[in-house]
Amino acid sequence: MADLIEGMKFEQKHGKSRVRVGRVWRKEKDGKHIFVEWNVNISLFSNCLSAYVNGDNSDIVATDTMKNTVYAKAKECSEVVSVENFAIELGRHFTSFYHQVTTAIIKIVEKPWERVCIDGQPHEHGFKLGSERHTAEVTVKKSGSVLMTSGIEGLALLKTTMSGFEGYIRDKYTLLPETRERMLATEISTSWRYSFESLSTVPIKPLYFSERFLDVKKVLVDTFFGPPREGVYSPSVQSTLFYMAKAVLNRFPDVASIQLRMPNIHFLPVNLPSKDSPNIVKFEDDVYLPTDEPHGTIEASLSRPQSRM
Ligand SMILES: O=c1[nH]c(=O)c2[nH]c(=O)[nH]c2[nH]1
Repeated sequence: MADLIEGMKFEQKHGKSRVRVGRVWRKEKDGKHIFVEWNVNISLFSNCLSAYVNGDNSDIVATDTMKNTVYAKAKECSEVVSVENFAIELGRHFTSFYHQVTTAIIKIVEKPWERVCIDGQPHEHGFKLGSERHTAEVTVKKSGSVLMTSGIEGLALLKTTMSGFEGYIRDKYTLLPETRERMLATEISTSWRYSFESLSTVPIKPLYFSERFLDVKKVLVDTFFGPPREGVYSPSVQSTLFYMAKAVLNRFPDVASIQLRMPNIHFLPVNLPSKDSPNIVKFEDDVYLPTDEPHGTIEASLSRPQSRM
């Protein structure tokens, strides 16, 4: 995608960021409304070199046009659509409608609006904001080849036991006591790449990717916690991360790779010494000081042998 200009390499792309759109689908049958809110980022690789070097804009897709296209395509979706399929639709449009555009990268973050329940009953048109966000990134080429990833941002998980950290390198700077009993808290960011490589092989079932998103999230959460009564022991964030990644690849054949970022958010034991014993507060796995920073950063990716990350 690089051009040679006066013996120098030149690469460019342009797009529109943070295009926010809300979409309601009103179901005639059961009166239920479905609502999504998306934040869309568009990036186009296109042959518009003349704009840069000659001031000639005749090959430019205006970023304002890109923004308007988001609203037009949202309007065109007469049925509920997954965030992944909406990204594909935009990518397909930009690469097929404009001869100048060779590749479109569409990133979308969905805001976690959830249907409320009133007196145990799902509300027809009432929503509240949840926590973790669903993300999608789709790259579409003019040839019809695709790269698809989905992800989760801000999935905060915590368990009050069944976690420890022992046996690590000790040197003169090491003060951390070894333990088999600690709190484990994290805020997971993850993205997984699907193995579909062309538009023609992407599943056509509506909401396929919305269901996959929920299934992957469930496998990640279940693996983090283990069974409800006994849980599962975590010897480190690293080990838990690896088992979570492995569980996803084992369970979903169409996931080619997964990346996980799991900060280790520390809850520090509280001990308040007293001049006269006993201490005002003696830590007995009960009172903690929650912290945001500093925190550990643990990240890794796991891929099937033949896959690109
Ligand atoms: O699970 C952990 N992994 C680490 O790498 C680490 N380092 C640390 O100080 N505490 C922890 N905990």
